[in-house]
Amino acid sequence: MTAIRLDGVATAAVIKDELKTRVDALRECGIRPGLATLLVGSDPASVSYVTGKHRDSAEIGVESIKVELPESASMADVEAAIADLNSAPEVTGYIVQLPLPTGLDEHRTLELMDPAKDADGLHPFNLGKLVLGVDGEIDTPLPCTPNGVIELLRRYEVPIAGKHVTVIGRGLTVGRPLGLLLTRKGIDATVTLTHSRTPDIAAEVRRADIVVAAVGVPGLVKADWVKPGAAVVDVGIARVGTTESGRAKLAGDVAPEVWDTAGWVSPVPGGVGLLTRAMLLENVVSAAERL
Ligand SMILES: Nc1nc(=O)c2c([nH]1)NC[C@@H]1CN(c3ccc(C(=O)N[C@@H](CCC(=O)O)C(=O)O)cc3)C=[N+]21
Repeated sequence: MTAIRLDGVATAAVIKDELKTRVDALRECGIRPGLATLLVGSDPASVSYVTGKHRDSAEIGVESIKVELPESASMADVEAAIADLNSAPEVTGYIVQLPLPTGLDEHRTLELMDPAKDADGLHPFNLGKLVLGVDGEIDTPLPCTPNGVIELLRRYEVPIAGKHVTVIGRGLTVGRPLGLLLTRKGIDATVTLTHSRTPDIAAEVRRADIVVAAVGVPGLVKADWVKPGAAVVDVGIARVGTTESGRAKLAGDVAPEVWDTAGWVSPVPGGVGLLTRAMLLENVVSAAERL
């Protein structure tokens, strides 16, 4: 193990400390930030993520509100729940946990949210602001996982400007918005966005100074794909069994041998997932500061 560990637990703790100070200041002004989660169905991974989000909120003094609908909920049920969240004054930000059960329209759901309360940064208006905001800071929420990836790299002083980043995965929550963020002025990376139809992903990864893997295939990224000294950020998270204590055993996209080649690696668990949650709270606190 030669690589430096990009420690999500420690980094998220520092960020949450900073956020707590901002929440305290808001409370002084009589503003109480509140995060709601809308969970449809009971997929175990989704339940676990949502639980983590409520735990983090409590740690920094953000109220949290849990809304749950059964697996059998109709689109009309989901739309009604969103209308309620849009008008609830105690909810200053919220998320609709994805993926929704099959048959429910995720894009329509995101469109119905109040963009000012969009804690995930996935509303089309906010994604549009991200596309338009080439020049740097924008006053709309950013997608949490991409923002978390950049925050983790920055806090470990991994050089990004002028570097070549290869992203594996083009999904809505990670790959697509991450390419937009990394190429903004001030961040200034050059990005190769690869996906399942890319002919030779290994070759694209080999030229990268920074690799971000967001696929969900355990061990996909092999040691001989990685340029020596590169930073490897593992966003993949797959459930690969249960531990002796009955908890889910998690595996990322990065093979363990990569730690011998890379300069930095983020682990799973204990890496980007925690930053995703911290950036969610960052969006909630920033939205409350704009009230
Ligand atoms: N609307 C929406 N927003 C999301 O941000 C969103 C989503 N839907 N759907 C699913 C993905 C996935 N995601 C994770 C969040 C936390 C961890 C996390 O905390 N991981 C811990 C372990 C968690 C565990 O033990 O299961 C870790 O990596 O150490 C992981 C993954 C957010 N997502």
